[in-house]
Amino acid sequence: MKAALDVTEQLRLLRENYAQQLPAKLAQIEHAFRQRDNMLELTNLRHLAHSLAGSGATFGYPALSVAARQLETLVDAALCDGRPLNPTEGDCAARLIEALGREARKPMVPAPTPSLPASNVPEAERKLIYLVEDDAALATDLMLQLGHFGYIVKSFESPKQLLETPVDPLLAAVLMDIVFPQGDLAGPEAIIQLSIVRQLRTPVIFFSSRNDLTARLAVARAGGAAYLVKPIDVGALIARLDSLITDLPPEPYRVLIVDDNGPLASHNAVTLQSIGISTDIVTDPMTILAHLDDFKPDLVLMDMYMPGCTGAELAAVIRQLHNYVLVPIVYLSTETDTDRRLIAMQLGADDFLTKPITPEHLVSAVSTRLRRYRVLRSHIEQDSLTGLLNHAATKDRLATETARAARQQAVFCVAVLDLDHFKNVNDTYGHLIGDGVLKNLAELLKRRLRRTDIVGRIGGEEFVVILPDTDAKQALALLNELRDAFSLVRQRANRNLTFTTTFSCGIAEFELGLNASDILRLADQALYQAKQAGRNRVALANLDEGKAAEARILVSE
Ligand SMILES: Nc1nc2c(ncn2[C@@H]2O[C@H](COP(=O)(O)OP(=O)(O)OP(=O)(O)O)[C@@H](O)[C@H]2O)c(=O)[nH]1
Repeated sequence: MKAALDVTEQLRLLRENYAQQLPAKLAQIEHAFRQRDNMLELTNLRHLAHSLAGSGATFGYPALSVAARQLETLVDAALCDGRPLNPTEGDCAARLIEALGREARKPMVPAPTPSLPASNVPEAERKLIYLVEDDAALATDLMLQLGHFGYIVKSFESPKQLLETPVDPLLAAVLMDIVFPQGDLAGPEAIIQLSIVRQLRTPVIFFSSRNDLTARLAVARAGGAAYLVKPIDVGALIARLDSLITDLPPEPYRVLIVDDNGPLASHNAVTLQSIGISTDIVTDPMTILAHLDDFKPDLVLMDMYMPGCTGAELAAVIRQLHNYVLVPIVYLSTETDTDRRLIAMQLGADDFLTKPITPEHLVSAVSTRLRRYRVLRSHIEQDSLTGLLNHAATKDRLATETARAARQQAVFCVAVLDLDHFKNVNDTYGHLIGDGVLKNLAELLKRRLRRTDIVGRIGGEEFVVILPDTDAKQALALLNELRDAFSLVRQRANRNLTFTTTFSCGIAEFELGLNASDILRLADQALYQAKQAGRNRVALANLDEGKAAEARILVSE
């Protein structure tokens, strides 16, 4: 709690300082402008304008950023020719400096109050990012925004400071500004040095208010993985980080081995485990349904002849289950009779492997099918805009989770999230920007929840989160943290305009006797209560009172 409050307080002070220091910065600009015939002062003028252009919009002075950027471009053109400003340029610069003064006197757009950047993601899975930015206020703001998405950010105020620090082995990416007081390309130059001196191999994302070919070339030469132009669109930055940081171990493939011969099943299990496949063994075919629900296999490897029922009959049963219509079923049998093999395949299996099988052959045959199944499943189950589970897949997972919880007497919660006044977002900023908001919420949920949590988009602006082994109290705390975090994410409408938006949420906790539709309906009712109570809040369905009771009201506007 303390660390988050410190950041909050620090940010508030920095914003105040920024506003307080603006007159002094403008005085420096005016001074440099008066001395503009001195080329050193003209260079200084460009740097001062550059600095204002990069930071103004972030701190509630968007128009100031625009004017500063124009001033920087104007001065830059003269400096590139190695000459002072001509009289026309001088007049134009004077008008821009007047505009800077006017904009600086306008009130700053107040910042939202940040909250504890808590996360459901285990500390070990949170990613460490280095941020190198000389503008302290901008750096703190970026740290806070990335914190909302579950990143841990270590900040450096200069490339020199970064070069002097040993690279943390857990470092996932570097965010590097380009222009520093030490030089207009000091950022990329430091990265080249770092890759030689410290063998830096992690991806580097550069960002700058510069958008010219010289800067872009320098970044390319430094091996930059991406180039973002200030002001930074946090959604775009997160998307780049996520696509670059792919070292999260992929979810292991799961193979269910059905064989009444225990030792043989174990042998095959060990063979598959040796390449990282996770396995579960069923020696009594009559217990297969529970194994399917608990283990959720990506492939079933099945003996043909077992006591109680044949593999072919079991394959037919598996195909009756909606969730397992697609899962590959591969027979592993001594059966060599082609006719009997064909009949067995017609009942729903995909392949036939002959016992005895070499470990290499088993691994190769199973891996190919597993890979193809995962790709196929992701195409069928994914929502194309957000990459989350789509409506049908979310409902399937909810049904599976409900069955599992009923069987194991386990606890879990379902949360339904709905963006507030989203129509206004679309109407004000356009559908594309609305899509960006949906993606940002999806990204936040993906990053801040555990891998075992299930997240889906079930409607235009409606999301479902399934939280296994989580009771109502924990779910309430978590969703309130997510709600707080999302309300602080700056959504970018265009280069100079950002806005924030919120969601409302209803939560229902599983109880014995409820089915998947009941839980979803209860969570929906709670969501309705949250909307009725004023939005930007989380409500918990109260089964005892037979109605949704509001659990906590927090409006952060
Ligand atoms: N950009 C975008 N908008 C969508 C998408 N799907 C649905 N919407 C919009 O979501 C909005 C939903 O509006 P409403 O149901 O009136 O809800 P709301 O404005 O969020 O109001 P409350 O939920 O009552 O706070 C509509 O404007 C839809 O066009 C989508 O995929 N992308």
